[in-house]
Amino acid sequence: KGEHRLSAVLEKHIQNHLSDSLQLPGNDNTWELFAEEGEMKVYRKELVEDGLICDPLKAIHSIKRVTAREMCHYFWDTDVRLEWEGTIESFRVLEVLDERTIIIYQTHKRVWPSAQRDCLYLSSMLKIDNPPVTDGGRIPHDTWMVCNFSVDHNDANSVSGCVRATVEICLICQTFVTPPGDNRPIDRDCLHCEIVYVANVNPGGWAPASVLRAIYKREYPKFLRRFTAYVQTKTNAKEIWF
Ligand SMILES: O=S(=O)(CCO)c1ccc(-c2ccc(C3CCCC3)c([C@H]3C[C@H]3c3ccccn3)c2)cc1
Repeated sequence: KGEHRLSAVLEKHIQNHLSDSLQLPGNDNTWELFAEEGEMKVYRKELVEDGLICDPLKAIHSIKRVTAREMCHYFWDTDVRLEWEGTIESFRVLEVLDERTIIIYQTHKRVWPSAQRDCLYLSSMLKIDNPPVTDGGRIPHDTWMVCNFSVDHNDANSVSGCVRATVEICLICQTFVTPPGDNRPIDRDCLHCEIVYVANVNPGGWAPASVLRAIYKREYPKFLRRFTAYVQTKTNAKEIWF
């Protein structure tokens, strides 16, 4: 695993997510369930910082027939980003820090009446070696994570007129395998992946609370639905990638 100039700060973000993002929101009453579709449950908290809506979001979901590595790979890999991400207008990889850590500048489609937003963040994908066992005590086959958090960068000649939003986002995925029994090979019907997606987005500048909350209420469930379906379709005919 490559060491780079941001390894230490990345490690801090990873440790924070491993300690708090894996706490399932159903267990405490601080999270409000605001969307539910089948296995997908989306929670939020109301948080205003300096008058800006920074509502933390946490979603849990169980996706059949895919592995944690496949989910994280398609979430992290910028080659397929525009195939599932519906809210970004453009993006550019500014720097490659190692084979699984990059820095991205992206602009989001403008949401009337607020100004257009852009984001500049580090995106890293990694395997968690000693996986934290979620409650229920079931042992995952393996655990993968993608961590996206805002950083500074000189080369981000930002699109004029954009307000810089800051993000702290993490996707943690765990693969569970139900052996088919009597020595049959494992196939995709024996797999499912349990994910926790946390997103802390600071819009970076004023926007009407009602508009932002409406965006989040619409966009997060849509993103989770669209992205998970995308990975199931993309991997369906492929060899299982643990
Ligand atoms: O999971 S990721 O890392 C995937 C890589 O793209 C991620 C997700 C979401 C954002 C983000 C950043 C800024 C905003 C702004 C726009 C107006 C004020 C807030 C929004 C708003 C557009 C909403 C939204 C919500 C959910 C999903 C996508 N879009 C979302 C960034 C990165």
